[in-house]
Amino acid sequence: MLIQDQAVLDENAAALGVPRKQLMESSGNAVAQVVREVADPGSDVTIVAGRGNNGGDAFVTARFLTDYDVRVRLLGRPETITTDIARENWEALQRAELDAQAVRDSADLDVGAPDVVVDAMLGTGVTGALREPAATAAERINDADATVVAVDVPSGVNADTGEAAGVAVNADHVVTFHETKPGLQDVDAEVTVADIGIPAAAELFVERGDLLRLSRDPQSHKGDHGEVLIVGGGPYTGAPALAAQSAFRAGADLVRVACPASVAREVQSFEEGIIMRSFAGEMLQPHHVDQLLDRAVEHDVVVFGPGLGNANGTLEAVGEFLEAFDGRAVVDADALQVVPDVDTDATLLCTPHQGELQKMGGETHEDWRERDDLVAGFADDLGHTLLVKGAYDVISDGETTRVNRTGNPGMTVGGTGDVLAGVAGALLCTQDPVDAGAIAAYANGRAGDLVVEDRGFGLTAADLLNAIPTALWGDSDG
Ligand SMILES: NC(=O)C1=CN([C@@H]2O[C@H](COP(=O)(O)OP(=O)(O)OC[C@H]3O[C@@H](n4cnc5c(N)ncnc54)[C@H](O)[C@@H]3O)[C@@H](O)[C@H]2O)[C@@H](O)CC1
Ligand SMILES: [K+]
Repeated sequence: MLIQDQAVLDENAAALGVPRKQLMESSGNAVAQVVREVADPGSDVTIVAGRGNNGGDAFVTARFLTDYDVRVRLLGRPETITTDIARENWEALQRAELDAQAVRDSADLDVGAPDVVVDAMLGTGVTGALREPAATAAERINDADATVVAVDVPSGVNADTGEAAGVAVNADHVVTFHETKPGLQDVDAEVTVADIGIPAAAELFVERGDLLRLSRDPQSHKGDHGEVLIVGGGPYTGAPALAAQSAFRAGADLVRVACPASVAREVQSFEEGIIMRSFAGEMLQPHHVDQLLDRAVEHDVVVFGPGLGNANGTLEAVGEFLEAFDGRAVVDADALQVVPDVDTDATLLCTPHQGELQKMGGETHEDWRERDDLVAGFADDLGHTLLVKGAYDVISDGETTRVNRTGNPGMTVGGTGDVLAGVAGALLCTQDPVDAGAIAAYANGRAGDLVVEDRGFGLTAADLLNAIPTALWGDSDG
C-alpha cells in the first residue's frame, strides 16, 4: 500500500468515526506485542522517537510495556511535536512519570545497552535522507547490540520505494500497519503486518479521504490539469454544455466541445470559456470520425456521449471512433450501448445508470451489496471501468470496487448525469479510472447534498455545477 493510499484510508476511517488517535493506540499496542515476542519481561527497552506520528505510536507502546524497563528518548523539543495526537501521548508519559526525556542534540543521545531498541524516529512522513539528529541516532542504533524493532518502516527507508537516501536503521523486525508497504519487500527484517482497526468500509466507501488524491500543486501551469474534449450534442444541446462546464468546475484547464455545426452556437452560448470544434451537419456520422480522432489526440481525455442521440449513423460513428482510439475516454449516455461490441485499446470509464447498464448487457440488483459483485464481474468482462449510478453508485474495474453514498433523491432531475460525466472527464486527466470515477461520483453527490442542505429540494443541474468546486476542494468536514 502506497503512502498516499494510506493517507486516504486514514481520513476515510476518520470520516467513518474512527479517528487517527484510536489507530495510533492500536499501532502502539501492536508494537508492544512484538517487543514481548522478542524479549522477556524485565528486559531493557529503549524507544527512540521522532516528532511525528511514528514517534506517537511508540509513546503508546511505552505505556503498554508495563513489565519492561522502558526509556523513551524524543529527538527534538516536545513543543515541536508535529501532531496533537502524538503530543497528547507524549504528555501522558510525563504525567505517568515514566522515563521519557527529550534530547536536543544527537551528541546527548545515550541509547544505553538495552535488549531492544524501538526505532520510532520516522515512518511514512520521511522525505529525503535522514537529517540530524536522526542520522546520528540511526548510526547509534545500528551500533547497539540490541534487537531492533522498527515502527512501520525502518527510519530512513522510503516506504514506497524501499530506497534509503542516506543512512537508515537496520531493523530486525518491522511492525507495519494495516497492509504491508512496497518498500518493505527488500528490507532484510521480519515484517509483521498489524491490524489496527481501520474499518473495511474505509476501503470500500468513497469518503472525504479520497479527495486527498487531488492535491493541486501551486506551481502548476495551464495544461497540467488536463485538456478535455467533449464529443456530444446534435439532438440535444444542454447535455454537452453541462458536461463542458462541469469539466471546468472540476479543474480541467481547457475544455473543447466537438458537436454538429447546427448546434454549435447554442452550446457555446452556455459558457464563453468553452472552445468549439464543430463538425459539419446536424449529427455525428461515420465520415466525421477521422477528423474527431485528430482532435482527440490533442486532449488528455475525451468525454463521449452527452446529447449525441442514438441515430444509426451516430452509434456506428461511436463504434468506429472507439475501435481506432487508444487514449482515455469517459463514455456516457447513448454511446454506452456500443462499448460491449467494440474491440479497443482505449481506456474507458463508462458511466451508465442502471437502465443503460442493462442495455449494455450488464445485470443489476436492487441491493447494492449484490450489485457490487455484478458490476465488478461485468467490468471484468468488458475490460473497462464502470461507474454504475444509483442511490449507491458502484465503481469497479473488476479488481478494485468502490461504493459511493453521497447524493439524494433530488438528483434524479435531468442533466445531473451530464455533470457527472464532465467531472469524471476532468478527473480522468490526472487520476486512474477507478479513482476518477469514485471521486467524480462522490463530488457529484456531495454537490447535490450541499445544494439541498442549503435550499431544499428542487435543484437543477446548473445548481449542481456551481457546487462542484466546493464539493471537491471546499471544507470537507460535512
Ligand atoms: N494509518 C496510518 O497511516 C497510521 C499511521 N501511523 C503512524 O504515523 C506515521 C506517519 O506519521 P507522520 O506523517 O507524522 O510522519 P513521521 O512520523 O514519519 O515523520 C514526520 C516528521 O519527520 C520529519 N522529517 C521528514 N523528513 C525527514 C528527514 N529526512 N529527516 C529528519 N526528519 C524528517 C518531519 O518534519 C516531521 O516532523 C506512520 O509511519 C505510522 O507510524 C499510526 O499512528 C496510526 C495509523
Ligand atoms: K520507524
